[in-house]
Amino acid sequence: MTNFARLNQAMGLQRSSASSKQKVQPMTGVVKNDENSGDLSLASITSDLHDISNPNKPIPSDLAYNSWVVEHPSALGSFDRMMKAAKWKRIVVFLDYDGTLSPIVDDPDRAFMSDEMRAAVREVAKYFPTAVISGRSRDKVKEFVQLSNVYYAGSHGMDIMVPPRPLRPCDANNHTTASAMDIKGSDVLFQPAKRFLPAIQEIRTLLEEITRKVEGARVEDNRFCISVHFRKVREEDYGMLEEKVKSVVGKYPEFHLTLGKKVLEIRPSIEWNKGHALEYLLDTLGFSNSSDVLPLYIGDDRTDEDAFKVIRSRGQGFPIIVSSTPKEDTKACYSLHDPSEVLTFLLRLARWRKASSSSRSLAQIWCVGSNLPRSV
Ligand SMILES: O=P(O)(O)OC[C@H]1O[C@H](O[C@H]2O[C@H](CO)[C@@H](O)[C@H](O)[C@H]2O)[C@H](O)[C@@H](O)[C@@H]1O
Repeated sequence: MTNFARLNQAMGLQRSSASSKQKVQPMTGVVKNDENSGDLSLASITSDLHDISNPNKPIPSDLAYNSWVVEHPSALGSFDRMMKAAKWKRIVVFLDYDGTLSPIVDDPDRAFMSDEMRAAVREVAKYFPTAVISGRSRDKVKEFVQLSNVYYAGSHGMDIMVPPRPLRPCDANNHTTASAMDIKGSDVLFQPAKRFLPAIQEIRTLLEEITRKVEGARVEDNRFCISVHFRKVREEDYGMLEEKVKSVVGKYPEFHLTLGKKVLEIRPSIEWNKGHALEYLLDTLGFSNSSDVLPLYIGDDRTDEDAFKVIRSRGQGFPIIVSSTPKEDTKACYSLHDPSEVLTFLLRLARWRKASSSSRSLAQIWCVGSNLPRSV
């Protein structure tokens, strides 16, 4: 099929879906029915199509996906509307790593991000405070990203490194916060699950023992949580692996098991997730009380939903899910199909800021608080 035919086919589907007249409000992203909202423009419909310049890339043509996209519009197709709402506001960018900046691959050690993606993130971080919040260990994700002008939070936000900020009186009264903080050189480490480290190491050893004979299983130490990968485990062995993992976790009442993309994750049961990490970073970077801050979060996994929820409850910002299939229960308001669309979006975001900053100095754009990222 030619690109033109593919475009026509997809446009037909998009148009019929768009006629439901559901619309996303740019600021809150809340879906509402609005008879006067008008249909999506042709421009936004065509840019909702996924990389039509690449004939090898399948256009999602199933009806389920297309109607889902109407409720979670493409952040590319909605870009102009989003940025219109962001004018004079301060965008803070949060990025997940696996499945967002890098494609999902069989071998977790080879989930490299492309040089193009690295350049795009570097460019975005020049204009906006930018943090990567990953389930990986902080060291590992930093090793993959290799950028010095972004902040890193590993272990699903349980390991955050930021430049110091003055302690506020409430910090001194908060034992958990104070004991979780540690000064490393000129940076501050925030590790709310630090006391669990000895148990985490015990669990890791046990998991390595029980998975040794399960072909394809793989244990990854993410410092404050442990992953047991089963992407390469035979289907008939999965139940047995799950039982073995559950039997280990059962011995540690302060831990629980979660399920990610072909991965079982063992985490300490503390009230801390990627959503808390987002709030902590906003606070630390000096944006906590700022009503004109728009957190923009891009992620593909269940753990990213905690951050989407926080943005929703703040009533402002852009929660964007990366997915090539409909995710009915997501709290995200916008979508991107895959990491290649994330790349396009990031480039566009940086370009937009560059263009709009020509009349204003960068300092005016996002220098609130004193904690600016180091330059590249
Ligand atoms: O929060 P994230 O940055 O998305 O990290 C979540 C998990 O990502 C990694 O696993 C996933 O990606 C692997 C590489 O593509 C893939 O092989 C695996 O099946 C996926 O689950 C990482 O290895 C995990 O430790 C992270 O928790």
